[in-house]
Amino acid sequence: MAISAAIGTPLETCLAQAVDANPALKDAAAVIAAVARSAVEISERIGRGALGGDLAAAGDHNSDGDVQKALDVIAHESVTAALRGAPVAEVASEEAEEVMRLNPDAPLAVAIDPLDGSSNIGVNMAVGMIFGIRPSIKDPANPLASFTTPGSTQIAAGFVTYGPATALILTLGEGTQSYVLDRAEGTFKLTSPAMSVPASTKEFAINASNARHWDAPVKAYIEDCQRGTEGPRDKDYNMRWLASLVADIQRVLTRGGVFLYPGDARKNYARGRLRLLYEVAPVAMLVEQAGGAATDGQTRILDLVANGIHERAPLVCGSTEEVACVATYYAGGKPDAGRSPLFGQRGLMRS
Ligand SMILES: O=P(O)(O)OC[C@H]1O[C@](O)(COP(=O)(O)O)[C@@H](O)[C@@H]1O
Ligand SMILES: [Mg+2]
Ligand SMILES: [Mg+2]
Repeated sequence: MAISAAIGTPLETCLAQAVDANPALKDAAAVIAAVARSAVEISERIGRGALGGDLAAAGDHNSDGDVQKALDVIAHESVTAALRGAPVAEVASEEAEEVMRLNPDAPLAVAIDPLDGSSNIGVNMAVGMIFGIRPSIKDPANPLASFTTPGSTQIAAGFVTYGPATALILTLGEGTQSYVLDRAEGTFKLTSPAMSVPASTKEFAINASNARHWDAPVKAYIEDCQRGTEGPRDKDYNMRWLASLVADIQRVLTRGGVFLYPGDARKNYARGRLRLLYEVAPVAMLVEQAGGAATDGQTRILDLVANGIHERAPLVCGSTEEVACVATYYAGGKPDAGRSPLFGQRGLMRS
């Protein structure tokens, strides 16, 4: 349901209101409350910076081959401990090779990135946590059954940004809300009952250091953005890249923009870098619920089905007009400056 509470209403009250309106959300609300408790703990830990120890200390490698930093492991342990006390049967975590079995008879499954934006640990930049909540499917023949359904089966999704403020961005399937942690009370409070992504934008986010590895549609799209008013887009673009998905997406949800992590020619990057279950699908649900769009270039993200819990997927999401434009490039097209309303009246004369 859409949240109708006043700004400043505590998360617990908003969740209770949602459950009153739709009792089927009771278990998901309990999971969100558990995730939020872990987020308060991790927020405090991050807020102490180096006073709390070396959170960037390198440890083992995770399932994707990334070196785990101390905070990756601390966050994984905190959130999985919290989820043990919630109605969760299975967890797919970035920091665990296999599906973790918690409470076998419980109704829900959770995909989680306990610490997103790990390259920003230890340098006082924004990091976060991402989660998607799905029904647990009890199929003895398929131990991954709960996670091998389309993203559209997610009941709820959210992420936490540990930035200058600690924010929780949440959807229960009807609208996207934002909350901010009131540090004095240790409680998340509602700051926006209905986030809304503007349909058009002049801001793109991509790791431009990979330009030489991109495929032709992405190269052409970014080059045309960079040509600004001298190119077919007929507007000057700005670029932002925080290397922290949660922070980049919070910006897109707040003021619009397009975020791209496409597949590229590097080894193991054919499907990009981001993982479908615990990064791409939750973000796609949040962006769609805020009126934006999310695609892998060809297919709506929420229609994609993972074959393994750490499977990757390209992500293009944000302002609807811009995402549609990127899809045009993927389809082999180019903006037709003279005819498309997307590309400006004067484009033909200028290019
Ligand atoms: O270093 P790159 O290639 O720019 O990738 C940055 C992206 O990788 C991520 O850090 C991946 O998430 P993890 O830190 O959870 O592995 C995203 O937050 C971010 O958008
Ligand atoms: Mg991540
Ligand atoms: Mg991570």
